[in-house]
Amino acid sequence: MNGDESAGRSRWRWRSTGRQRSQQEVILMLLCALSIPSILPFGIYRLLNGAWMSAAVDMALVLAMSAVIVHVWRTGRHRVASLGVTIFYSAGMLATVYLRGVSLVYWVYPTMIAAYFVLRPTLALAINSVGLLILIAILVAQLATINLATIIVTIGLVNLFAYIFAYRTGRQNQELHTAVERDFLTGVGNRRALERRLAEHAQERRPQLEASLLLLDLDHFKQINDQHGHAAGDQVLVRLAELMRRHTRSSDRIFRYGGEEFAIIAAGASLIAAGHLAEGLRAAVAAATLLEGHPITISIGVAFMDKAHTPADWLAEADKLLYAAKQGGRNRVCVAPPSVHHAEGD
Ligand SMILES: Nc1nc2c(ncn2[C@@H]2O[C@H](COP(=O)(O)OP(=O)(O)OP(=O)(O)O)[C@@H](O)[C@H]2O)c(=O)[nH]1
Repeated sequence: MNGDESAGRSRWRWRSTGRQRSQQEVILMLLCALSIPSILPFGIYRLLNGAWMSAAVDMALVLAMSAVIVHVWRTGRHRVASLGVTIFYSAGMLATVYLRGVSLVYWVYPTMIAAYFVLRPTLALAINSVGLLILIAILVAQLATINLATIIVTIGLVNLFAYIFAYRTGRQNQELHTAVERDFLTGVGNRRALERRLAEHAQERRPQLEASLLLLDLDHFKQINDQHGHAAGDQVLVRLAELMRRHTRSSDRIFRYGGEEFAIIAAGASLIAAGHLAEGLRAAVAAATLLEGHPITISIGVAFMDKAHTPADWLAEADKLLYAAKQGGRNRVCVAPPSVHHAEGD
């Protein structure tokens, strides 16, 4: 098996079983899967009755939904697919009303609500508003004003309720997500956030987006707790996090990995650049006063987040280098030796 084959197979494994699927992916696939048995019987019925155009629309929808399920299942990419499904569905629904008449207007309601499940609320509202205008143009000549007005008002209300619900739920999810991934003491990302970021980088397909991983550990932190108390130890952790924020770029991400251990994902940093960053941090901590009357230092291990390896490998390598820095006398930085992959990027 050549290298490309093996990379392809591992990507397939990663996508299909190794990664937890996002909520949006699951909802999109579920929506498509549910729509197939809902539409297919009508398509078959219309086919048997010789309503070729309507049957063709139904069958096209069924085929498109099947293709989307396979695509999202294999690649995990759902954003463009969500937009495509919504536009395709809306167009199919409008074509059905145009071809079969107002009796099929009931399909408009579930179709428009579905848009709020897979798209941002404002985008769903915009697409549905355009759909409603086209629907009015189709029905205006066929219906009495009062009937058309009823349809417009009910569709408008359905969209209003769905928009408010989707907007509120989205905000709550965002707040929950932020809270779940934040370390309550220092305000930096927690271990869960670190693992998600590492997994995202492993899935990142653009090879030019390199990154390095720094693991930092306070030296002899137990002594600080023992001599000054746990509250003073906490204060040191908070001040260290602040210092790290000041000495990193906005694109770098800081996490609390364990008790007195932190991690930094240095975005766009080769090993050499990450080594400079680590050395700067080490020197800044040594020069700062994190606790009055008690000099504090840190040790750092620096690994390259090489696409040939996994997040667990990056963490293990950075941890090994951190251990080497501790063994080497603490207050020092150990950087991974440059491999062929790293050297190319440097
Ligand atoms: N104040 C405070 N201390 C913590 C927290 N989490 C872990 N610790 C303490 O961190 C200390 C870690 O001690 P060790 O693992 O022995 O490491 P160390 O003393 O820093 O020694 P080296 O890492 O070998 O330099 C323990 O005393 C923990 O109780 C925390 O949230 N707050």
